[in-house]
Amino acid sequence: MKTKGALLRENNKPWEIEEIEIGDPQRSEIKIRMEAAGMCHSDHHLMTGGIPMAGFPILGGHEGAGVVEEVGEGVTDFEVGDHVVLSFIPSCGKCPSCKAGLANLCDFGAMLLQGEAVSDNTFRIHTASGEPVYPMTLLGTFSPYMVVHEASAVKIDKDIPFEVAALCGCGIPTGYGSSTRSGDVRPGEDVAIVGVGGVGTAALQGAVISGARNVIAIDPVEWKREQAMKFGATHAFASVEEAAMSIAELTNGHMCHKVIVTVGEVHGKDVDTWMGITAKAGTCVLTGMGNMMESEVTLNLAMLTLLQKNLQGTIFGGANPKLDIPQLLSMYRMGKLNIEDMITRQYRLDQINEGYQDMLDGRNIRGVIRYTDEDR
Ligand SMILES: NC(=O)c1ccc[n+]([C@@H]2O[C@H](COP(=O)([O-])OP(=O)(O)OC[C@H]3O[C@@H](n4cnc5c(N)ncnc54)[C@H](O)[C@@H]3O)[C@@H](O)[C@H]2O)c1
Ligand SMILES: [Zn+2]
Ligand SMILES: [Zn+2]
Repeated sequence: MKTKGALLRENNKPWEIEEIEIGDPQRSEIKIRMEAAGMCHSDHHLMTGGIPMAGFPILGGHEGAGVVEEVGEGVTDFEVGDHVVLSFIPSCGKCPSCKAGLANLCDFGAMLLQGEAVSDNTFRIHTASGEPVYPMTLLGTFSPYMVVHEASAVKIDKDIPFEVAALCGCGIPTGYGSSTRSGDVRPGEDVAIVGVGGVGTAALQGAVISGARNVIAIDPVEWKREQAMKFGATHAFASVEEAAMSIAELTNGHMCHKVIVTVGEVHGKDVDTWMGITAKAGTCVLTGMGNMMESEVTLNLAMLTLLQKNLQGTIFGGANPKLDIPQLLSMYRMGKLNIEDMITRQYRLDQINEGYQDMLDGRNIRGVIRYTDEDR
């Protein structure tokens, strides 16, 4: 079928809305009519080349929600009409990583930036002139229709608003899991969240729900700090330098048991600064990304070894898509997880560049593309 998509033709050029051709679902695949897609910072890394894909053009978007429109051969877990979240991490349930309880490291994820369908290693999406299109993380949610492997989809209840569900494809589980799984925040601990955008606000909620004592939000944007206080932060500062003295006072010099770093553009040389506000034997969780090809982490050896600090990288917050996404949505329904207030603005597909500019200008916690008939 012919539809539209937001494509990148080269790095550092705006998103372009182009006609694309989407193939029929093959074995183990499903076709989705998209309703909403979240605008995560990682797609901006695609644009700058910080996250490299195997080729151009790239169809962006790696979190979203929609309705199953068609199922391919051999699909047993989904039927037409099901509501689904599209998870940027596929989980097959069968590979050694999935069996080991590390579904966020599912072996299907090894193909994540290749652009080819994991089902048969061919391209499901083409441009109008027939070139293959590389979809972000086996998805490409910046198009009103998609064909994906069933491992990338998670069935959800039909009463959940699509724009809320969309954020559960990446931002919510990544942030919440960065605190609760990768960071393993315990009751009474002191936690700093560095960067309170989409992922950071979910991390902040994870720390609050886990019973942290002090939840310290650090972000240079004043409006983000005000929002963080509404989401349950106990303190907010513009920079680590500004926060360090107060953190020392609040914690009798021990600093934070957990530091969750979700800044938009991570530079490896800054890691020591974040390790500096991490307590002895504490853990600094690195969720934010930067130029994945060039940035190297600098660490002070004495701080790491003599103070027994931990540096923990994380993908998808260590969360398990098929288990955690429905659970997070039940927490939303119970009023325990505030996803609605994280959606600052909604856009049409052709407003995508405006949406990303708003993110870079610090005007959004999360922007969401809400598809209408006009976009299809
Ligand atoms: N590891 C993963 O699995 C994973 C998943 C999703 C997103 N990410 C990454 O997480 C990062 C955040 O994504 P997002 O969508 O929340 O982005 P975002 O732009 O919404 O949020 C980033 C926040 O960091 C703040 N910030 C910038 N520089 C800072 C600094 N020096 N100190 C403190 N705060 C600073 C910004 O003001 C903003 O509020 C991105 O790098 C993204 O690619 C990683
Ligand atoms: Zn993301
Ligand atoms: Zn797997």
